[in-house]
Amino acid sequence: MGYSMPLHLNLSSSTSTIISPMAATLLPHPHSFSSSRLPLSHLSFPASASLLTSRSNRHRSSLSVSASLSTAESQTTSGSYGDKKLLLEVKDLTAVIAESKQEILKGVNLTVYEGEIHAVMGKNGSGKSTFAKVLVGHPDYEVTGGSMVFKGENLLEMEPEDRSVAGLFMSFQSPVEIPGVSNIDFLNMAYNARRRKLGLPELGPIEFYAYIFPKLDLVNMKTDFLNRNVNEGFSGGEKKRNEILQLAVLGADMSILDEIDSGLDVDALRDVAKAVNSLLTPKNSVLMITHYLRLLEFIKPSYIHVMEDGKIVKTGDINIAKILEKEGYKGISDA
Ligand SMILES: Nc1ncnc2c1ncn2[C@@H]1O[C@H](COP(=O)(O)OP(=O)(O)OP(=O)(O)O)[C@@H](O)[C@H]1O
Repeated sequence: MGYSMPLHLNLSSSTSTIISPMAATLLPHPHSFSSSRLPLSHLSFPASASLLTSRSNRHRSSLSVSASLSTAESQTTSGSYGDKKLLLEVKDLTAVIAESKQEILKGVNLTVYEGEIHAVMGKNGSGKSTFAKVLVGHPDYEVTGGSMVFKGENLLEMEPEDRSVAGLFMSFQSPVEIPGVSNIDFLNMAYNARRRKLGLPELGPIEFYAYIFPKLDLVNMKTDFLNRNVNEGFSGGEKKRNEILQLAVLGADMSILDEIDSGLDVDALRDVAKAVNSLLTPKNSVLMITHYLRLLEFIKPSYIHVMEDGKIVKTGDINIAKILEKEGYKGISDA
């Protein structure tokens, strides 16, 4: 496959509703998401220049920084927290399903500073994935009220592609398969699209291979996976590793990880968590959705939020997850 030719991908009907983790924030027009043809020639994943450098050797220091923030009360909504800058501020966010106008988000409030790790938990159907998708501009939803500001920019005025350029990355619960497109070509195109947007020279296949090669180790992935079609025939765990590989290649100021732990065996969970941790710096942050304490034992959150019926109803520390594990959601409402 050439690297510069305009390219369209046929997505099977089974994958057209859940968009590709990378394609999700790449398309210039949100309506294209529902199309079964994905214009890869328009893909673009630009992000801040700092993300273009290899993160694999920048080992995490943010966890120790985050650890000092142990209670929700310590959060403020000013532009900075000590030396930390405000990354994301969501206020009274309401959103409906675009087609049916059913309200799913009913006033979400969340403040994330750089270097923080936030976990969102909540019963099935409480709105966690919807919140994540609304943040990246998924066209299945319409925002009906409130605000979302990321690095000082109004997300509501930004196309999904521009949100990606600004440094938002989302890994989806069910990563899409893209038949006929190899992983390495896909990643190379997405990476180059970002570089173009940043006015940087594109990397040819050989240079890109050199760039990506060390990152395979990070997610414990064999090189064969680069030549396989994107997610095609990948096991659940391999898909999740591939998501993190995409994150390692493209980088993000804020990574939104939707149930990155689902379907992972214990070793894979450890690998994926290790990879995520290695990508953390005191400047970026993670918003992860999970049902289980076990992920939070590997990627230690600064805050845990509980979502219920489209709102964050509780914020606290790791004890929330411990109570949930032991007593279920009843334990939380009693606490
Ligand atoms: N595109 C959509 N079309 C129809 N209903 C939707 C759509 N998106 C979300 N919903 C509904 O909105 C509610 C919240 O869904 P969401 O996926 O956000 O929940 P969740 O908290 O992530 O759940 P889970 O823990 O099961 O992943 C659910 O009842 C779901 O069926």
